[in-house]
Amino acid sequence: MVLTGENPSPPTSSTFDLSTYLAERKAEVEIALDDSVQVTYPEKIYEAMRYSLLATGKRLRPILCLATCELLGGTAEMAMPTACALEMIHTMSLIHDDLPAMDNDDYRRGQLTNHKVYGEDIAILAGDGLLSYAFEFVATQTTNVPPQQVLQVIGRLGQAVGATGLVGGQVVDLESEGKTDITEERLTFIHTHKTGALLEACVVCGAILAGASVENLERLSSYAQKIGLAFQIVDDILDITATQEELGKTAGKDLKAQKATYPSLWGLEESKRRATELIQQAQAELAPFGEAATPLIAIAQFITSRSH
Ligand code: DMA
Ligand SMILES: C=C(C)CCOP(=O)(O)OP(=O)(O)O
Ligand SMILES: [Mg+2]
Ligand SMILES: [Mg+2]
Repeated sequence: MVLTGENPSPPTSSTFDLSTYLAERKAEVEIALDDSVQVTYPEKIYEAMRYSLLATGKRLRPILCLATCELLGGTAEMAMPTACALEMIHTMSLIHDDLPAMDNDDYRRGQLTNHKVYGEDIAILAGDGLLSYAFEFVATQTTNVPPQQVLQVIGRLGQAVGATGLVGGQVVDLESEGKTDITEERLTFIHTHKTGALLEACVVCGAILAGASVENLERLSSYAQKIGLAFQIVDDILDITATQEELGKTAGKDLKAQKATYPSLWGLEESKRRATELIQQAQAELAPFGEAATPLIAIAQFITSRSH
């Protein structure tokens, strides 16, 4: 039996509406993000950081962190600095991923990419600024959480974004471009690292902040690994099936750049089937939490049903 801790008004599947939940949470996160970075001298760098951080995003990563912390009896207030830090790290990864030296993209989040507006030099620095600030923000802004848990979160974030996680995945993604002999194992390495590691950290950090037991941490990690892999499979499917307007970024880029993707290995239908299967497995992991896991179960569903 896994104990979830106290939650003052646990959502129930009969009263829960995912789109209302996501819209409310997104609004809450965006207020905190807007407050987190103030423009001061040298203005250009803060403006460049805010340009990408505050552009329209789904805010899925911060929402996962808040929802997990609450599932285990923590509060949104305890998790908000980490939630914002996760969005700062994610935004850094997008700014750098879009650079000419990497995926060379002109559009992101429905607007021109950072380097198209501020130049490559400032875009690199805006990513660096967001990445460093993310760690500073967790360390200085987290309240009502024992310091040992904050320290664990900082370590976990570093692991997720560095060579052991996102950076490592991006390296293998770039190395695999144009290759026709990519194995499933290599493709899964790319996805679980470049995308899955940060998504897993969102859930794990939310859990750590709430003081999760080892058993709950393992269960939630497993949920997060599955949704992380499904997220990238769906991202690669949408690159083929969705429009630029829907995505807020150029569609069809993976094929052009000869990226290693699940659809390129298995085709669209099999990729969709695998993503759906992963989401079902992720949801099944949460069964011991009962009704309290309703938001995380619904968020998992959203990952396959999303249109952008
Ligand atoms: C895009 O993430 C990046 C990856 C790892 C595929 P996203 O769809 O969550 O972007 P956004 O934050 O703009 O919604
Ligand atoms: C994973 C990271 C770090 C950035 C985005 O990855 P992709 O290159 O696969 O996705 P899009 O640019 O299509 O969002
Ligand atoms: Mg990329
Ligand atoms: Mg890209």
